[in-house]
Amino acid sequence: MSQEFVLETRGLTKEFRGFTAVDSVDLQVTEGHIHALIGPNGAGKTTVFNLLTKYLPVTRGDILYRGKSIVSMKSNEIARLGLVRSFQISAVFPHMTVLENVRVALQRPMGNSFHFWKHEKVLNQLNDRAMELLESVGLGEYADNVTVELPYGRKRALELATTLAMEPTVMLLDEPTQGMGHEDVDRVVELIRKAAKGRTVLMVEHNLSVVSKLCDKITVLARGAVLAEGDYATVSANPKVREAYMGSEHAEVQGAH
Ligand SMILES: Nc1ncnc2c1ncn2[C@@H]1O[C@H](COP(=O)(O)OP(=O)(O)OP(=O)(O)O)[C@@H](O)[C@H]1O
Repeated sequence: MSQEFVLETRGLTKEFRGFTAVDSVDLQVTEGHIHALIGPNGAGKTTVFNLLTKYLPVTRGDILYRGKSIVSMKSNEIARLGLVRSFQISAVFPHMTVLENVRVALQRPMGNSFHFWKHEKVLNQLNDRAMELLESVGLGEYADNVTVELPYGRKRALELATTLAMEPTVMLLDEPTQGMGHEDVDRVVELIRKAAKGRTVLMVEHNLSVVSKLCDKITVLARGAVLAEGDYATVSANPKVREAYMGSEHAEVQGAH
């Protein structure tokens, strides 16, 4: 039965010195879906991501990838399986060019990322693939720019390109539109839609308009536990969700942050 889910958690729990940040979460991510994890501040979304990628050890419960437990695997082993978290901006080398950053990401699966400066010729062979990835996120013309000089929205697009370089089967996106203006948000929504073709995406996202446009399924977390689940219409009509977001049963979920 679990085979239809590419990623699943069972009773996933994280306690920080007696405080339960993630409380018996059963998450079921269907292959090919764009699945959102939403919830008010402090609901446990980031902690769930950290558990899935083993940035944090699990207190209790299981994590399954294609039906097999990965709960005792290390972060790099999980990434090699194809469960890849988008690199945070801080993980991108700011003084390298945009193209160089993607080339470094392409080197990661080969396990020699720290020798990139020694192999200029080898790296040049990766240029074509790196350019392809940059074109796919609309950064082709920025290839030779120094990364630090990119506008914020473009940096997030670069983050997506470096994530795609890892050839993820399941891509974990942590607030991909955070801090963006409307124009960038619309562009990133299109990029995610494109990048999601042929893969599964699990994303933490505060912008509910983004969630409504992109996601097949939404899991709402509140105080570490699953509060509601379903498509956008179902979840946004749920009084418990409205209450958790706005502190009032009558408040609109749409537009909440
Ligand atoms: N390392 C830690 N030690 C102690 N408590 C933690 C730790 N990490 C998270 N928490 C607590 O766990 C709870 C869930 O935090 P988490 O960051 O996962 O929420 P979130 O839903 O991602 O919130 P936000 O939307 O604000 O990013 C919070 O109460 C937080 O203070």
